[in-house]
Amino acid sequence: MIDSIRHAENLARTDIVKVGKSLFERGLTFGSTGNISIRLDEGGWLMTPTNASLGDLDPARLSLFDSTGRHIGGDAPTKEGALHLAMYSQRQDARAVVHLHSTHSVAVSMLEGIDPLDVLPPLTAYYVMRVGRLPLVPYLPPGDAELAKAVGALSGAHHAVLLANHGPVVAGTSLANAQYATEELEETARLFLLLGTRAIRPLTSQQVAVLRQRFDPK
Ligand SMILES: O=C(O)[C@@H](O)C(=O)COP(=O)(O)O
Ligand SMILES: [Zn+2]
Repeated sequence: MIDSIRHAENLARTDIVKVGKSLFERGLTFGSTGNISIRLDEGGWLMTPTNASLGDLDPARLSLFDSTGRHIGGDAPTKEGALHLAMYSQRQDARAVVHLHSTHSVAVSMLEGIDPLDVLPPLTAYYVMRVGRLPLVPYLPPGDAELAKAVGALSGAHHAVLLANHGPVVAGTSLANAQYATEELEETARLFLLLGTRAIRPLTSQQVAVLRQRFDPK
């Protein structure tokens, strides 16, 4: 029993390191920005340490939390630990949360005149399938308890949110799903900026409704 718990935790450690490296090496976050967490099947969480590069994580030094949200092992956790926990508290099916400083998503988060209830238009089916509606969280400093609260308040209805002048936070039913949704968000933000002032023909609300019926974007 204990062996299988340890085995599951070790797999989660390996997954975080692998995904962090992949995201970092493809330029989806920079320096020591971004953080990743996984909810462990047996209770508790693993999170990336604060000030660590996602490109160079040490599986043995990941921050370990118990099921009450207390830091019990590894390096000092990401300053966004409370934000991750706020998202999990509202989404029982969430197994992972990814936060990045992906450039195009951050750029969109600073645009004047975007709809704070749904930042990006439904440009492609895959965006609707993976991300869905994306609300903007008003700017608050990184690590601020109020930022965690604001994210928690939106998380029941949204698995993906965009922090103003900061970056995306995405929960998934697996780390792979959270990763894919974050990547899709970034590519859609890039497309949106690429289209610029051209007249856009996004999917119609009827087309979006069909996708929402068929695919649950989590
Ligand atoms: O933007 C920030 O400072 C954090 O949200 C972040 O991305 C990296 O912080 P740590 O995870 O505490 O290194
Ligand atoms: Zn950040």
